[in-house]
Amino acid sequence: MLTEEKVIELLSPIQDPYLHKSMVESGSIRELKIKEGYVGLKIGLVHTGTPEQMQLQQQIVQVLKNAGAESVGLRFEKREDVEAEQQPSGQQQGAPSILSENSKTEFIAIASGKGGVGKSTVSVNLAVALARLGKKVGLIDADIYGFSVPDMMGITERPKVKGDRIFPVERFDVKVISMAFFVEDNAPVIWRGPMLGKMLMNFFSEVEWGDLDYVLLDLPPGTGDVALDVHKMLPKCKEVIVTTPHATAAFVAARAGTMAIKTNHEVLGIVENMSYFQSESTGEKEYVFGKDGGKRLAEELNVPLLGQIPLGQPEIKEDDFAPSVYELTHPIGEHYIQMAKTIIEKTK
Ligand SMILES: Nc1ncnc2c1ncn2[C@@H]1O[C@H](COP(=O)(O)OP(=O)(O)OP(=O)(O)O)[C@@H](O)[C@H]1O
Repeated sequence: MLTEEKVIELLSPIQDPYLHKSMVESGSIRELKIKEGYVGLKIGLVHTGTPEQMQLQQQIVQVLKNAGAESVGLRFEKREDVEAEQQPSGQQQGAPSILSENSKTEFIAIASGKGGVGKSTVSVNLAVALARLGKKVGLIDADIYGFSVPDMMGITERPKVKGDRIFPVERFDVKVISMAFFVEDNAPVIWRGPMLGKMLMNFFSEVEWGDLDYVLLDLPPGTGDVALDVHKMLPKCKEVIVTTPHATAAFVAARAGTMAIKTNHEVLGIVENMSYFQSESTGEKEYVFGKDGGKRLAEELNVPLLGQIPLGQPEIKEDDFAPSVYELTHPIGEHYIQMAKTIIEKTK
């Protein structure tokens, strides 16, 4: 059983990446809690959301697990009381390439008014469909409150950190980076406003994306800080809005649309998800959540309706587990291919 003294002893050889002193000596450990097999730490760093933080995180978890901790929860906060001896790596590198002016990468934010309408499912499957059509695609899971992309795609590995660069995880030919990679053991993350934007900026500047045609961003639901940060950081970012056919969902989604329009972001269109249930035996459609809410929203915002996706689950494969990715041969997989084709056409 680990004690506080033992944890401190284990952590003291680990260096604070910015102060170049032992974490313990430099006062980086802000809180330490031990409960049965769980060790929880709050760590203050001069720069957060960086590859250095990721490396440190991996080091700490490894040391504590090797010493018998069953689970480790880490929370990082920005430290203002000391100055770094080294700038975070990304800031030394100049303009990040996918954000540079001559970059051909198209950014598409997937937004929704409400949670649970299938925004992450749509983000994942649109990214996979674009890749299936031969495009080079990146996917940023920026849904900080409910990051789910790695689980949905069956990603179990973590990005590799080489030197000061983070290499995204590739799955279905899509390069994925997620907030989930920056937390341990699915611990809830408490990000304060300015940290969110910084984290997102790091996803552009410190991740080695290579040359991409599209970057899709799975935004948190609603029109909060992250959506505004994205609009500020990526002035050319286009938007896809996901809603269900339910009148209330479409009404709330309209707010996300209005914000995009106000901030001069082109709305590529509306995806109406969970539109109907189609009986396999009779082919009859049942409009379980109402009818045509997405269609009406598209008319209201004067943008195209990109697709109406029925209810249905992907086939679950034990050997290639990706619980939310529809196969190419699945009828819903085909809907996504059609939508991806429309998007390619509209962003030519
Ligand atoms: N067309 C569909 N048919 C059946 N189930 C679906 C469909 N689309 C999404 N789902 C399911 O609905 C649930 C919510 O989907 P998802 O997590 O993508 O929504 P979300 O809008 O991203 O939610 P949140 O904002 O809370 O992250 C998931 O369990 C997902 O598998």
